[in-house]
Amino acid sequence: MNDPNHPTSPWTPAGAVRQLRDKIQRTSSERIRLDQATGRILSTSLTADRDSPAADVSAMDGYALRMQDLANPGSLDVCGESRPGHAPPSGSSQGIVRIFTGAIVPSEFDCVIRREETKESATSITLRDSARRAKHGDNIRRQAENISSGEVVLEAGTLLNAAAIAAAANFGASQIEVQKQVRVSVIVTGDELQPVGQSVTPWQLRDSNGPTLQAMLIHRPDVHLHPVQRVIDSLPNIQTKLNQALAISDVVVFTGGVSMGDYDHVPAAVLACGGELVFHRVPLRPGKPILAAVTKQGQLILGLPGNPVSAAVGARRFLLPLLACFQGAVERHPPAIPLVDPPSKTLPLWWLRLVKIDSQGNANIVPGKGSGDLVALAASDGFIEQPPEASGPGPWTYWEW
Ligand SMILES: Nc1nc2c(c(=O)[nH]1)N[C@H]1C(S)=C(S)[C@@H](COP(=O)(O)OP(=O)(O)OC[C@H]3O[C@@H](n4cnc5c(N)ncnc54)[C@H](O)[C@@H]3O)O[C@H]1N2
Ligand code: MOO
Repeated sequence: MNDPNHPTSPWTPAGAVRQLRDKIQRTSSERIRLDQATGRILSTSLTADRDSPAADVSAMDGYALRMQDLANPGSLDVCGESRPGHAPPSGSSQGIVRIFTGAIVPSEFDCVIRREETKESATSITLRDSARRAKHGDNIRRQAENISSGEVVLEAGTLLNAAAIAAAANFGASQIEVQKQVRVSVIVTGDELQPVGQSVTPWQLRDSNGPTLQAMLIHRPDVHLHPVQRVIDSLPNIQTKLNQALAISDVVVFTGGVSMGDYDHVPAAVLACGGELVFHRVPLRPGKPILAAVTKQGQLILGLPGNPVSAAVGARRFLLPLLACFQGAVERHPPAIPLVDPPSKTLPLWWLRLVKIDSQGNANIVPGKGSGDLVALAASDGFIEQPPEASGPGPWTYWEW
């Protein structure tokens, strides 16, 4: 293990995620119904089962014409109709065809004229002047112009969002091969913690990290979240909870108990379960004492510092990208955005600074009192990531909650 505490530590947030990505065990795959696949990660690339479009089709409501019809100053006889959902007319050797958006353009026609560029009667039309400038192929979507049968539509690792689902449906994937959900356990540690509904003495605290992590994970279709657990600061109790969680999880997340205090037992519990410590401390603020280990089976154990801002930032910066890695998801780079009124102060650490996004889409620092300041956390939309000794307007990588 490198020493991330050393002033010239090569550890960066991205580097720390990469180290873990290469050690964790990917989830296996399963076949599920397309209507249950939203938000899941595709595990096998999806190919087109037919050309798109399947034939030459009209992009407009109008009339299918031959090029020589454009020069005809008189009326053109309408001898048939092509509608979506109906086989196209055959043998329209004379005359033109009334056509509707999405209908097949019979092969003898060269272009489609929009109906507003014609004067129409029940059985014939005449062309307005604008129509006469039409070119070969106008308003025709050619067979296979989007993709040919057998070509890859969606790569393995694609997030099945609404756009990807549209393509999957179009190409007939009523069942789809996705990565299994990542099973996550969250264990919050601390003698001082009480559940939200309980009364609290001055030496006690309501657990907010449990609800924070639950809020980040509960609605994710690619995650199976076990009920959040609380445990007191006792090594045997933490060890027992960790072993129970490892029996049913791909990821175990702790909050609290990772620092230097006499009652910070998470590092010892992680070592006792045989986990390989990958890092303990990354040069960042907040959240420096963060810990990560992997088991022999490639499960991840992540120890987030107990301070609420540190826990939230650590979960967003490390846990969420790693959940994607568990599923071989295509990497999604967060955007970089400018910082308004950048303060001149710098830190010799990676600085993850709470920001609010203004109406221009720029970041504004949310003033706060440090990693215990839940009020500042609640006022933020996310945080920007500044490298050691960096200052100025950026743009800086932005992590949204
Ligand atoms: N001697 C040193 N002390 C500390 C160091 C250090 O380097 N040397 N690092 C500090 C930093 S930075 C952080 S961050 C904290 C992290 O410590 P722990 O992970 O051990 O967290 P705890 O001590 O258990 O708790 C810290 C703080 O957060 C509150 N907390 C804990 N859990 C929750 C929860 N679920 N919901 C709300 N609040 C929670 C806890 O009551 C404490 O106030 O260590 C510093 N110390
Ligand atoms: O790194 Mo700690 O998270 O500053 O309070």
